[in-house]
Amino acid sequence: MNMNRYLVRNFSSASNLFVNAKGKQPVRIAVTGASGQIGYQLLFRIASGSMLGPDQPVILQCLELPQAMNALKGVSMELDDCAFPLLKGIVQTDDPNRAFAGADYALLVGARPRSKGMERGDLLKANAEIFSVQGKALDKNANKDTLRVLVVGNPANTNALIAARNAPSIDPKRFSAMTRLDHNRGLAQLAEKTGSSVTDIEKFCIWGNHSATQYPDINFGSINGKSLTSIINDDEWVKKNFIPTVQQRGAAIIAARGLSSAASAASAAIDHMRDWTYGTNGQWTSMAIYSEGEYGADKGLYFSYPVIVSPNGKYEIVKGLQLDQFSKERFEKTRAELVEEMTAIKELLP
Ligand SMILES: NC(=O)c1ccc[n+]([C@@H]2O[C@H](COP(=O)([O-])OP(=O)(O)OC[C@H]3O[C@@H](n4cnc5c(N)ncnc54)[C@H](O)[C@@H]3O)[C@@H](O)[C@H]2O)c1
Ligand SMILES: O=C(O)C[C@H](O)C(=O)O
Repeated sequence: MNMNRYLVRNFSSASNLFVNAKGKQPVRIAVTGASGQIGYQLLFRIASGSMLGPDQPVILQCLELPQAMNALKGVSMELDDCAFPLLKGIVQTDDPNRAFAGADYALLVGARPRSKGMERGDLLKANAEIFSVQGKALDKNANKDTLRVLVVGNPANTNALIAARNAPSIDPKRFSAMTRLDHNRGLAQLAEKTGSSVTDIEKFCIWGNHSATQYPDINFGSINGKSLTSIINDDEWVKKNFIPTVQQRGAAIIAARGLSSAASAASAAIDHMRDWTYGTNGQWTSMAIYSEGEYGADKGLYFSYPVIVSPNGKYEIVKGLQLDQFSKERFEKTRAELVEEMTAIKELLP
């Protein structure tokens, strides 16, 4: 195992080392849907330093619906009771303008989750309004020089598009949608299949939409320099088992739990923001980001690509990959779905 990478990625190994916490200014982290299932996992991990490290103080700016303000008060009381050394303030509000005031980070989680039997398409219109309002509020209030936005609420890619389009004075590259959970799900399946550790698997990625059309691609993957396809050597498993398992994992969790994934989603959001801030140590990860048309996705879509993040927090799409015929077909399917989603809400785009 690459120990350097392990240390960079596992802040909890230094969780008792708050030695530098006095040196840095707090950053402002807005979290919407703060008292929901994911919010309840996320806030505590952010406040403990899992996201930005043991020397970065944070102020949590929590947004909820008016009817959930009492629940948010309870969550805030629990945050107080943890006596987190890094937590320098908690804002509780139902006003997006307050929640996003001076925000350096915004995790847009609040949305209606998909319930059993409900299609993601049904969620499009219900959620589009929320993300128009929040895009406008970000545009007016956030810290445009530092802001990083992660949309978790579904349909995440299209919600990111709506939020970004409603924030014309913010660089669209500061918005992203979460496919890190899909990426992590893929790593876990591959580690199990190959009897390796998740940290041994390199150059795996998710293309496209955070939905059942996403394409988890192992064709460039390797373990200790040996190609994943040759290690697995089972094309049928890849096509009939691995890809559908990753694509359908969200639905499988809903079927099993009666609720959508929450702890794993919060964990992926932490991974996404941490890596976007501190870099991926040369490794690939997956982020749904503003497309300039790379690999033939339509310019302006929020499309999941393999990316490498440099230590200064700049992400770059991995370039020059040759997709085979099967991959091209999968790519096209998820691209077409994202175009369809965009078309369905186009009257809401400014
Ligand atoms: N991208 C991913 O990988 C991924 C993974 C899991 C879940 N999700 C999505 O994340 C979202 C949240 O899931 P959850 O399980 O936490 O749901 P939840 O219903 O438990 O919590 C959502 C919270 O958002 C709040 N909310 C709703 N509208 C809001 C608004 N306009 N402003 C502020 N708060 C608002 C609700 O009051 C609620 O407390 C869902 O859309 C779910 O489908 C995405
Ligand atoms: O699939 C869903 O609707 C929930 C979530 O996006 C997930 O991937 O777990």
